[in-house]
Amino acid sequence: MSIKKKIHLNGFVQNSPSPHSTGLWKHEKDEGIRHNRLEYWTETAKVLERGKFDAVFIADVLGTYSVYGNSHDVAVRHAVQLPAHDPLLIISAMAQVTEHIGFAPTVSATYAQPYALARQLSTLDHLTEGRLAWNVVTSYLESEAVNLGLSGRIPKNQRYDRADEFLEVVYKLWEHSWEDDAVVHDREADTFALPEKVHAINHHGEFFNVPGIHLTEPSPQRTPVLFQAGASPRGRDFAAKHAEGVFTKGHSLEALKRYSADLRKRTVAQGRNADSIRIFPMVLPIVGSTEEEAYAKYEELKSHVSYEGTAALLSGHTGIDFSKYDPDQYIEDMETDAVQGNLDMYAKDPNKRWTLREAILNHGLGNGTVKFIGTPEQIADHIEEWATEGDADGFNIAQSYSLETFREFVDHVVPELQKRGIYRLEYEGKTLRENLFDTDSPYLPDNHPAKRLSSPVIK
Ligand SMILES: Cc1cc2nc3c(=O)[nH]c(=O)nc-3n(C[C@H](O)[C@H](O)[C@H](O)COP(=O)(O)O)c2cc1C
Repeated sequence: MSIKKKIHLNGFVQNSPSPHSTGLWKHEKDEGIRHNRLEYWTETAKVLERGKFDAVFIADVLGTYSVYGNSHDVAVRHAVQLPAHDPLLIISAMAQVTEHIGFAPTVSATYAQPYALARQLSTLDHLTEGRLAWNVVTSYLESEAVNLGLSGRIPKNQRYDRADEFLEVVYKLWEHSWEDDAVVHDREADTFALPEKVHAINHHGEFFNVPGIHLTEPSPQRTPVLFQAGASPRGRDFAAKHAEGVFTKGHSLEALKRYSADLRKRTVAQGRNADSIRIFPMVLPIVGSTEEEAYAKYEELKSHVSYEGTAALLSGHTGIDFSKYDPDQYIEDMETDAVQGNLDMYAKDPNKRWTLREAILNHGLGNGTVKFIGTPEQIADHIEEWATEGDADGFNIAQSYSLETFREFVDHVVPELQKRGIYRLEYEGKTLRENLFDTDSPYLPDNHPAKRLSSPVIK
């Protein structure tokens, strides 16, 4: 290898006690029950910025994991991504105590309105001074749909159709409503902004009618950095068209290789460069000063996982009520209208047939993703291998116990990555997009569909 590939890191969180390791809230080192306090979030952001992470990725769901036994009781008892507090409202506080790290909240394009969400995200891009991303999801829980005014979950393809048009609307608002020099602050002329440079977008489509102008002036990045995590063919095409970063989850390097190759091909087919998307597999690190210590820690962590809570989590992730299944039954390949990737991890694993019991035990730590277990050097070896052979651009670091997992990673693994020359010593740019792509422009590149959209307003 001549030039070493530089990797990027995100910290994976959710405004919930132990969102990605079910039951770990009760571990003595876990601080997740303080997720309702600002200090918990400001500390999270400071630790990750100390580790030069690109962003805090904040997952979110708007419903309960009540597929299992058709009841929310297990989710309530075992804190299965519940309580589920709002992801946007913690960002300003984190931004105030940091300078460089970005924030990637999840907001569903299935339930939000583009006109209002464009305003919220632009406001945050202003307040963070260009450090905002948006993880675009289409949502998978039936409990989200029925509590948000629908009779049931919209079929997946239709969710993506809606999301496609949703993005068209926000692109028009972010990129084409206010011209760069619209705001003049001309006191003499009693003019804050020039009306002839602020355009109504006149959007009339299948799902949305938005005739008006964007409510905020252009923010530092205009369009926040766009993340996405679809795994189905339609989800991947959506990512290939719109995303600048994708999150993926799995436990085999082979699966990652296939995913990366496929996604880059789809990206080129959309008229974009193969490297215009950063690929972030999710990893749960378990660090020890020796390999034995790390594996002993792994066993200890597993003993805190809630089996029943994880069964409810996996049922919600896959849309299958596993309370009706025999734990020794093998998980079979099928199509799901929930998260295809979560089912594929077990149903399409080339290396192993998974029984339900094994899948649940695995899913309880790091939502089933790969665990890198060992000394800092061994973990760095895995990272290098997955980056070079799996074509990952970075990693989405999940936690067992929070926030200590992040502290251990930042204090022990990050210095090893830096020593190897595969990780930044300092942030390169000012905005999130500049740091993520090592460019000197905070804006979307010209070959992105938001830029290619023929503007209905700017002549
Ligand atoms: C690492 C990862 C994180 C995700 N985070 C969220 C999330 O926070 N909220 C959500 O509704 N969906 C989340 N998803 C689900 C995806 O956004 C997507 O909606 C889902 O995979 C269904 O589409 P698909 O079948 O095309 O994969 C996540 C998926 C992955 C792999």
